[in-house]
Amino acid sequence: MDVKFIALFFYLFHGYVVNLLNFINRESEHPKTRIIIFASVAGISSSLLLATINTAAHVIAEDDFQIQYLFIYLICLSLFVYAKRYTLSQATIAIEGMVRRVRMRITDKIRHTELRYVEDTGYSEIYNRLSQDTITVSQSATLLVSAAQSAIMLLFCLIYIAWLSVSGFLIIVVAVISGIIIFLGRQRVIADDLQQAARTERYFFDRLGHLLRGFKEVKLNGRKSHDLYHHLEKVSRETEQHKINAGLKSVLILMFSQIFFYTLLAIIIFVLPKFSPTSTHEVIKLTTAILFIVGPLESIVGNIQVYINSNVAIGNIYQLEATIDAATKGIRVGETQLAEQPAPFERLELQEVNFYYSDREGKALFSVGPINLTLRMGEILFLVGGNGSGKSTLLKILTGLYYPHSGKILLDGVEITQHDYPSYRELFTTIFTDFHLFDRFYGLDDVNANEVISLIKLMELEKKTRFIDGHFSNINLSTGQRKRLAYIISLMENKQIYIFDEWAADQDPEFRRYFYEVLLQDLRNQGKTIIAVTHDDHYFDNADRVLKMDYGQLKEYRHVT
Ligand SMILES: Nc1ncnc2c1ncn2[C@@H]1O[C@H](COP(=O)(O)OP(=O)(O)OP(=O)(O)O)[C@@H](O)[C@H]1O
Repeated sequence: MDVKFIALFFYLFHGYVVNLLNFINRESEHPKTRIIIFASVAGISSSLLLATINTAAHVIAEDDFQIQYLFIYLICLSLFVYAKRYTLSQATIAIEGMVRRVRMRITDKIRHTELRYVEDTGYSEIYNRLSQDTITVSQSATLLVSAAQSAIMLLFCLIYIAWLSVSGFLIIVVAVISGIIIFLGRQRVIADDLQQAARTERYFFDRLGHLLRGFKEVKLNGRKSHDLYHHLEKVSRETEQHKINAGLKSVLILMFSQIFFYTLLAIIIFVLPKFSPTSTHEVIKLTTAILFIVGPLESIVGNIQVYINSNVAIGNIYQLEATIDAATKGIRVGETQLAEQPAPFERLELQEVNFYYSDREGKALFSVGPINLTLRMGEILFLVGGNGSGKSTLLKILTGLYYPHSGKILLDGVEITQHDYPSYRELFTTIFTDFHLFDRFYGLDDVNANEVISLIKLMELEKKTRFIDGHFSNINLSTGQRKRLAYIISLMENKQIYIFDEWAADQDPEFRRYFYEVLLQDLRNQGKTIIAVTHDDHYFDNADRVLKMDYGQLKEYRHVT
């Protein structure tokens, strides 16, 4: 057979499974040998079943029924059933284990990666890779194992066919390989349509998200609603068209595979005996063998789309992991050790600190610095500045969420190195403007429920939420209320430095006053250090210092004596 022909076959097929094979090699902790042995037993026993059926049918045709064939048949069948069941169940356990390990390994890497990476990559990109793609791999597990087992069965059936008739074997092999190549070629065209359909479908759901998230705006504006709906309809029709194209091509492929088998049977029955000395019995046995391999062949070739999807999904997952690895270089993951709590500090300094955001080409977009700031324990510092002046960015640098591109952070005169960052970050508890509210105290073991309940009362949230069984009964609150709940969590975390990014902006006047005049002073009396971004100039007297951010530069705004 032409070597190029075989190379083309492997090239075409290898592309569909390369990531899958890589995945199995890298991730499997399960004993693969035993699964392979049992899969082979299932394959051999099913081809023995075929041989037994053929031989027994031949014997019966000559009116010579022999009971031993029934026993051999039953033994082969039992072996087949047991081995197939074992292979499928063990392989399912192995694949689910692999999926769990990969998911948890990447989740662990994500929690060790940097905020800049998550911001740049985007939440939905990371989320989709870890949710949709791992689900795709897990859902296709059984089909994939079944196909692998069918491949083994096919191999043994082909050996049996070769034993029956070498010329019959050659015809079948050449026909099957040509059929698969034609099939794969057509499948690629369908895959293009399906990819386009998936792209437009994602776009449709993205637009649908706009309808749901922008529901208020859409509800209030009939024209906006009409326009958005028509846009959705257009995208939906495009998706439909791509899916119809793929569907129509699939029908052709289905017809092709059926015609292919009938043609193959016709060649064996009508053509083979003309060119090669073949007995009637051999023709019948070959025909039975072809009918026997139809199922396994369909299972292997018919699930090509599943391999493609899993292969792409695994490729995506590994690509995500590679980008995380690149972003976390030098940082060890998988460690169970928690960062050490830092000792009480006296002085925290930023010296000549510079930081900039850059675009994908590395071009600087917005820069902060050089920043020189000394923060003393027990100090209340207010930070003011216009929109986009860099206040939140400065707080992210200060809290260790961003690494400075140059300059130093010193804690009591000792420079914080990259290695010290996990422990350094433990100095802070933060409520950023885009904070996330957890419904329980992750990271706090012995939460004093009575203390939480009295803080809920103090924050006037007792009618809104309760603290039961270690979690808050309700976190669907107004923005101001959510911030008050976040404040309770911050207090319970009991860190040395409190960061409030426009916390008071959503509070009513009473609470706002209470925040500046009572809560912050109480914290200071406990020796806590506070940095609050604020625009409430009537309360500036409550701070020790007011600093201003202006186009990324930090300036003294007002020194309160
Ligand atoms: N993740 C990011 N990637 C790129 N640029 C960013 C990012 N976050 C902020 N910026 C840019 O950095 C600048 C400073 O943003 P920052 O959020 O620090 O300002 P701010 O003073 O806190 O503003 P505001 O008062 O509106 O909250 C802005 O021009 C903003 O567009």
